[in-house]
Amino acid sequence: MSNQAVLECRNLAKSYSEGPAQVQVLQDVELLLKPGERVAIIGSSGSGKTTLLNMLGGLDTPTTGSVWLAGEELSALSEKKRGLLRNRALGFVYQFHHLLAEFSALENVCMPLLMSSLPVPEARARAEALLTRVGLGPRIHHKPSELSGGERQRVAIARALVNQPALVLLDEPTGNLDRTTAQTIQELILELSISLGTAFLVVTHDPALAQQMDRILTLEDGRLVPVAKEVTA
Ligand SMILES: Nc1ncnc2c1ncn2[C@@H]1O[C@H](COP(=O)(O)OP(=O)(O)OP(=O)(O)O)[C@@H](O)[C@H]1O
Repeated sequence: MSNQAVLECRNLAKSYSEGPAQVQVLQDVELLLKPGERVAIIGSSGSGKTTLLNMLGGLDTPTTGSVWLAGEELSALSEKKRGLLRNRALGFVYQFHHLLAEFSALENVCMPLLMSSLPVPEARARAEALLTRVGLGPRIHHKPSELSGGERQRVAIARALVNQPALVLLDEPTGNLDRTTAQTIQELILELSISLGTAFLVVTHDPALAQQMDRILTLEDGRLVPVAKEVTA
């Protein structure tokens, strides 16, 4: 793979068996993400966006083709090593925040650090700094049920960034938010990716969020195709 890439996939395909038939969801998918690059993946419902994101994040296995994350080919690693690499190099943000209900915002953000060798006081300090950075300084001890939808998504973003990953994968991060909250989350994503130098790969139905990214790709007939960005006056 290219030594410049945080993520690369070549010749990726995924099919599912449905009785005797094979359903080809993805084919010949090629992608290269450079450090700090922001890319949106759009496409109609059922076109395979989540399937692709899951394979790029090592959560699912392609039928054929290879994925390299931070220089390591995922299929060449044991399950344990793949898990460690995911924890070190990747952050995930989903449409629904997936925070643990019984833990505070601070504890939720600290969670990925439990697998790292960082001493607990440093882990807490780092999580607290990140929560302050996403605008939640006064709410770090609140549980998810005591936070608004937008605040929960801020916690999820802080959790995705706490290990200082090279890449964050986001699946419909604004899909469950009202227009105004979606816009503030969109601005936060952009601001963090610029200031931290983290690459972001975001699957979205939101044209405004897609337009904020450096590149837009769409899934058509299982293949990734570049989309021209709108030129703003
Ligand atoms: N485990 C599975 N077994 C069989 N088919 C599957 C499986 N997972 C996904 N599919 C099929 O693959 C296709 C792509 O699904 P996927 O969820 O990736 O689409 P998507 O583009 O993310 O859709 P949406 O925008 O609605 O979330 C769909 O037709 C879906 O039914």
